[in-house]
Amino acid sequence: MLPLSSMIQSKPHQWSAYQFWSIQTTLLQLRYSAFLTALLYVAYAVIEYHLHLPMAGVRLTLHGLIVPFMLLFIGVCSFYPRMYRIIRCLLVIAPVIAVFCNLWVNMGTAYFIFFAPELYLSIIWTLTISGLTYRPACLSAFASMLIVVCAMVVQPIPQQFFLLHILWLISAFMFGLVNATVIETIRKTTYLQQCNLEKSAHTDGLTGLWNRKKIDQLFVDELAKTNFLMKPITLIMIDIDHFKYVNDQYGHSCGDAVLQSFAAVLQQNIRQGDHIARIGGEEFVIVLPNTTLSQAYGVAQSLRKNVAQFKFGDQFHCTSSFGVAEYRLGESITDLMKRADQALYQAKDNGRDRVEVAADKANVLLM
Ligand SMILES: Nc1nc2c(ncn2[C@@H]2O[C@H](COP(=O)(O)OP(=O)(O)OP(=O)(O)O)[C@@H](O)[C@H]2O)c(=O)[nH]1
Repeated sequence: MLPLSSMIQSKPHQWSAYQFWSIQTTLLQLRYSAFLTALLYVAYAVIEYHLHLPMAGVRLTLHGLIVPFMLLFIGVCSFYPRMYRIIRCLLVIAPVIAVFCNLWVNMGTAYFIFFAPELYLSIIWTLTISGLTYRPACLSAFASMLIVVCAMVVQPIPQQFFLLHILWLISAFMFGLVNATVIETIRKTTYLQQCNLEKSAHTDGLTGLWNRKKIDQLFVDELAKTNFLMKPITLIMIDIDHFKYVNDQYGHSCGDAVLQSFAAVLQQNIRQGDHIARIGGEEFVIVLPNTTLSQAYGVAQSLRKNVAQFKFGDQFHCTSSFGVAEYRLGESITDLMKRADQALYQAKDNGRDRVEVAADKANVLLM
């Protein structure tokens, strides 16, 4: 089985959709963690101030103003998803700055040990709490680790504590990394499951075409564009002729195979922007945006010929009947389908293997 990331990355469209979905889900986490952390830093600054430590002014400015302000800014920006890039940059930089400042004011002093937990916590926070996605979180945590190690080279801590400090540091990074990996895996699995659920809720299990619910939705979407651009939109209803005979003669499973091949023939012969669905047993519908009635009539005729020429299961031919209708302003998809259906029944009545157009101006146009 492919790893989750390659499953997502193998489809560039799905990858960018995943990133978009991921941002939506992390924004809330990011907001709460930013506000809470800002609050904790203010408390930190107050406690530190009362300890009367050297560089008190620097500490107060850093922990009471700069870091909380940065976090509050991130929290507020999280209400505006288009600022995500800025938020992400700040979130990557903020913990590194916090670690750097901690080392700057405490390294080499006797109370360094009391401030070291902030370093470990900062690494875990970056990897698991911040709301950053996997890669930027790892980058930021690794940068923090590197700064701590470099600081220990420049200003060595007592030999007996060195190993202990390294142990806590690596532990913080490793636990954070494990958690970040788990979070990322859960996120990707959830996304893929959601995609699969959405797909199965909208597709016909036998043919893989859209189902009635989805075609209704696609029609409404196309209608919004069509109305805006004042373009025509047409609908074709299709029904396989004497399909009951196929089932009776060759069996139900052969009937299923015919439905699948029939769907494939239709799908291969429509344009990319057209939408096709199976809406009943052997009934199909195609929505054709930006298509006039006469153009749709031409499409239906060409589909009819393609179907008639196709040899199903290398054994027999099938014919099909078509009803075409153009959308009228203010009409619902149900009404449009009803008119296309009437044209389809007309095609059946007139001997099958035919295309008929819904009444009114269309007939004049095509005669
Ligand atoms: N194999 C198979 N058969 C189906 C499926 N859904 C519906 N049917 C069958 O499709 C047949 C439709 O028969 P009718 O509605 O009488 O239509 P027809 O025989 O195609 O006749 P006309 O439409 O009048 O040309 C019935 O026998 C249904 O059992 C399906 O998913 N698989």
